[in-house]
Parts: sequence; C-alpha cells; structure tokens
Amino acid sequence: MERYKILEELGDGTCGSVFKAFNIETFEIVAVKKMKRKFYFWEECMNLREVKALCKLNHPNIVKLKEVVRENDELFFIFEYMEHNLYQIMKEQQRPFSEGEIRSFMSQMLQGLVHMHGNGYFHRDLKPENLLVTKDFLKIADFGLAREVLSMPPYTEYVSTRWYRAPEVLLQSSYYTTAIDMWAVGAILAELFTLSPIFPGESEIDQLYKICCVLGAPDWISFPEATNISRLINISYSDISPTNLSDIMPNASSEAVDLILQLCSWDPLRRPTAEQVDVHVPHPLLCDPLEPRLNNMGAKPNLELNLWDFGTEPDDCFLGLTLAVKPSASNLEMVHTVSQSMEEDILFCPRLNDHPEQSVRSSTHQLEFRNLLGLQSHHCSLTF
Ligand SMILES: Nc1ncnc2c1ncn2[C@@H]1O[C@H](COP(=O)(O)OP(=O)(O)OP(=O)(O)O)[C@@H](O)[C@H]1O
Repeated sequence: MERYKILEELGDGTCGSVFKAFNIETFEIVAVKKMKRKFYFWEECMNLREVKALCKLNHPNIVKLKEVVRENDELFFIFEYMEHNLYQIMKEQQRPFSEGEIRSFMSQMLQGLVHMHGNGYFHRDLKPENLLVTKDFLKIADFGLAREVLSMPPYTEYVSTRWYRAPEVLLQSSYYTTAIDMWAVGAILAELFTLSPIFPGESEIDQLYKICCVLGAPDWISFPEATNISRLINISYSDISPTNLSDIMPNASSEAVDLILQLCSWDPLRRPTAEQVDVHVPHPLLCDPLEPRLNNMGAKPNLELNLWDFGTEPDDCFLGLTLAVKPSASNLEMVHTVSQSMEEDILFCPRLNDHPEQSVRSSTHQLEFRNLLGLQSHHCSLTF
C-alpha cells in the first residue's frame, strides 16, 4: 500500500472506510476501501461477495475494482475514483432535475442492472449513496451485499437500507428475486423528482406504513404476503388511500409517475425487469466514458489459462453470517504474471492477432492481487 498516498476520507460504511488516494507510480487518483475486519488468508478475500461479483461484472455503469491488496491482515480494495454519489448530489441540488437529467441517471443505472441481473447477480442494497457519479456518468457501487440469483434461498440476513427496501424483504420473505432491486430503482426514481426519499420509514413497521401511505393498501389477492402486514401494523387498510404521486412530484410526467408505480408494485412479479424499462435516452452510452482507451470495445475479454475456481467453499461470511450460497464456477482466469505495461500484457495473450481489442481490454481490466506478507511471494494478475 506504500504506492498509495491517502488524500482524504470519502465515506465510512458498514464494512469499510473509503479514502481518496493517489497512486504515486501511475499518478492515478483512486478510491481505497479499507475493510474493517481482518483477513488472515487470501482465500477469505477471494470468497468475499464484493470481489466475486465485481470480478464477473465488467460494465461502464458498474464501478471498477482495479486491485485487491492484503497487507498485515488488512484488506484494501482499490476502485476507480468517482467524484460524487447521488445522495450528495441530490442534497446539494438547488433546483429540480430536468427530466432529461433523470432519464440519463435512470438509463445508466438500468444498463448496469441489466448487466448485473443478466450475469446472475442482484445488488440488494441500491440506494443513492451507492450510485457514484462523475461528470453526469453514473456507476453502481458497493457490492458487499450482492449475491447470485441462483444461490439457494432462504435469504435470511440483513438486506438493504430500509428506505429502499422492498415489501417482501420487510415482510421477511425468505425468497426474493432481482425484483427487490427494481423496487429500489422505483424509490430512487421518485426521489430524483422530489429530492427527498419517498418512503422515509423510521423503523421496519413505519417503513411499511409509509409505503401504504403512498401506494395505498396492498392488493390482498395478487400479493398474498399482504396479510402479514395487517399483523404487523395495527391499522385498518381501508383507512389508507393512496397518494396521488403527481401531487407530490408535479415536475414528473405521467409516464414517469406510471413507471414509479409499476416499479413500486407491492407484488414483485408485477415489477418490470431492468431490461423491460425503456427510459428513452436520446444518446445512450455504449462504452465507458471515463475510460477513453476502451472506446468501441463491447466484447468480453478473452480469457486464457484457468487460475482459480472458487470451488465449493462456502460463501464469505458477511458481518459474520454464514451463507448457504452455492458459488458458481468463476471465470477468473490467470493471463500472466503481472506486468505494468500494456505491451507486456499483450505478449501473453495468444489470440491477440485475432482479437486485438479484447486482449487490450483484458489487460486493462486486470485485477492485481498482491500478497505483501510474502505468503504468495509471486505477484499475479487476474483478468475477468
Ligand atoms: N469508487 C469510489 N469513488 C468515490 N467514492 C466512493 C467510491 N466507493 C465508495 N465511495 C464512497 O464511500 C462510501 C461508502 O462506500 P461503500 O458503500 O462501498 O462502503 P460500505 O462499507 O459497503 O458502505 P455501506 O454501509 O453503505 O454498505 C460511498 O457511499 C461513497 O460515497
């Protein structure tokens, strides 16, 4: 970590503290997330959900994990640096966002989600703080709670920040789907119009109550879990009528209001998928604008030698909770021992002549693992 000069603290989360830092070798500004717990073995690091998910997810709207460093039993994630998060932007916003700005944020968030859900992951903690923004470009961050869609329920541990938590999670359903992310998208979309949270519950029960106050009582027939709500909240649902969303967000078009209502459907099956939502952005981004070298490269990196399969070890314990996740075969692959220059990387990609762009891309997206304790004295590079 001596290559990094810490500049300032950016955030202090549940799992780690995040710092802005300067790489004295490459002159690059990065974000360093220092994990709070200790890591005594590399395997523990590799089993972390955040590492597993980010190794698989390579997309312009998903924050890039550049490097993982373990030093003195402490673990550091080195991410590309993003200037703001959406929470800060909304807090400082002096005027309502234009619908064009909101469409742009939404479109980018949805493209990231299409990629994530399509690759078998759901995020489970989407919220404005986890949407990082640099110059109008948005990337989804914080994969500490991400998990594989095909992992086995029941999902019992803490999931997502309360205000963005889907009703099925509040009702402690042990089975939920990517639709929980779509609920959060609906709540975030509403907040982009109002600049304040739409369901600001002060407790889990109050959260359900606040949702009822906006959406009205759930439909008992199409959302059977609604019966649990009456047990939790001592109120008569017929007394709660829905709020007219156009009254609280006069700046939203009827299409936007309609989309929020669809995304925030009580019944998860009625929520559109990320792929189904079309926010009509005139010029959607096709490549990572913050990574100029990668323009026009949409294909996945060419992967070469197999280094590591996560195998059948149990998943990482998030906040000490052991999870019954069946890890999928990882596509982490070793391309070569680390080299700093792209030219050297390319030498190790045998199919370079066939697919030059893919090889360059894989070298650029190398994930460098260093063990500074010398347990693994070599220095290897993983591409994904
Ligand atoms: N790549 C980055 N660039 C700039 N700031 C970042 C970056 N990653 C994280 N941050 C900042 O640090 C904060 C905390 O990061 P993160 O959410 O990853 O940590 P966490 O411990 O998992 O937090 P949480 O308690 O929200 O789960 C973010 O809200 C964001 O403001």
